[in-house]
Amino acid sequence: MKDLKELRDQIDVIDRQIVDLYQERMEIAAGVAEYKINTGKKVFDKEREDSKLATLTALGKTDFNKHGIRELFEQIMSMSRKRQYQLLTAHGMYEKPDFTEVESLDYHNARIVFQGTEGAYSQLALREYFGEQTDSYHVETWRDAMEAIKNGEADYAVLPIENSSAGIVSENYDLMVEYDNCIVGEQIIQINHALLGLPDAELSDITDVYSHPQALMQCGRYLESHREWEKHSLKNTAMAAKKVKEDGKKHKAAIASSLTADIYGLKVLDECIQDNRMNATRFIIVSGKRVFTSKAEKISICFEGMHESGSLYHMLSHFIYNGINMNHIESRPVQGKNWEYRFFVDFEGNLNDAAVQNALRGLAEETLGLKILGNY
Ligand SMILES: C=C(O[C@@H]1C=C(C(=O)O)C=C[C@H]1O)C(=O)O
Repeated sequence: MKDLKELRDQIDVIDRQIVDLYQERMEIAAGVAEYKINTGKKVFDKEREDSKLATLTALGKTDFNKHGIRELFEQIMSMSRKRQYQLLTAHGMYEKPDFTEVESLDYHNARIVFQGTEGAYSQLALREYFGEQTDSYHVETWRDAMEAIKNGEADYAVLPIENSSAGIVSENYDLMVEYDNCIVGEQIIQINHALLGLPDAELSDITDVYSHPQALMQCGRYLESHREWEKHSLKNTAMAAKKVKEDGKKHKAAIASSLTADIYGLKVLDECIQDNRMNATRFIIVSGKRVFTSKAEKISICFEGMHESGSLYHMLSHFIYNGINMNHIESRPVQGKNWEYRFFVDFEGNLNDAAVQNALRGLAEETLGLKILGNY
């Protein structure tokens, strides 16, 4: 058996050689970047990388080594690209995203749209964000709200994006991809659901419950203890309250906020019936204008991954390498492409930060359809 110290000394010598060669290679990559600055050629050349990986892995003496060589060179070439992005950005070759920097957002005299009807949780979020005295109105669907800000009928829309118990509101993620609207703010509000019935109804009268599917989901355990009740999905919790009032039937109840009980003259039959006491929903404030301020500190983006193994790992490396703190990642199926996904990432930063620009430039080259959804 060889002595450990002796073996480690040998490894140390080889590692120094690897480091020297790595640095030599990176200097050459800087030369390649210069060539690309002058010619406008793209940094990422997949064909060249694939052919290099094929040649180099073929040199591996065992399957284990072939695998390791592939992983090692994927990393080395990824670093070489990142160095080139840095040099291109430093050379002023950064195509600014189609966002306008504004001093501040104009909330005075703003017209704000929300989905649902009077008393909807979206309206509570709206009041929390913009204050009580606002010019606001409601529309029937989230798509209608997106259309309203796109057409300029409204300046801002308030849309739920994520609930702490039920997860994301996937329809609004998809609408953010479809429309070129822009997130300019967010508001989290506590969601306490109540069971509401007619003023003369008792809990024992109830046979039918109406609410939004998300609210029904968030009260899953409570509803499980009343399995005999028929559950009905409606577009909005406040619409459910309105329906119970209008139908005037003692056996019908709605799951909605207790604020809607006041608005529609209903009785609170049970309070705080959601599974999670801390139940909260995050709403996004969306504008038809693609704007951000220098104070904005969070960025939401989405992109499609290249459909191959390890691609997500490489996409996320742009955040890690640039020292960017990621807060959230989601995936949604890409319409018309089974088993392919679009990733949604929220991270800290401002579009003016060099680190952010570097990461975005890398992602733009190495993913499909990178879209900045907002910086707020
Ligand atoms: C260095 C280059 O840029 C990128 C990095 C590569 C590498 O490090 O080997 C290969 C291809 C490109 O994606 C190049 O184009 O040759």
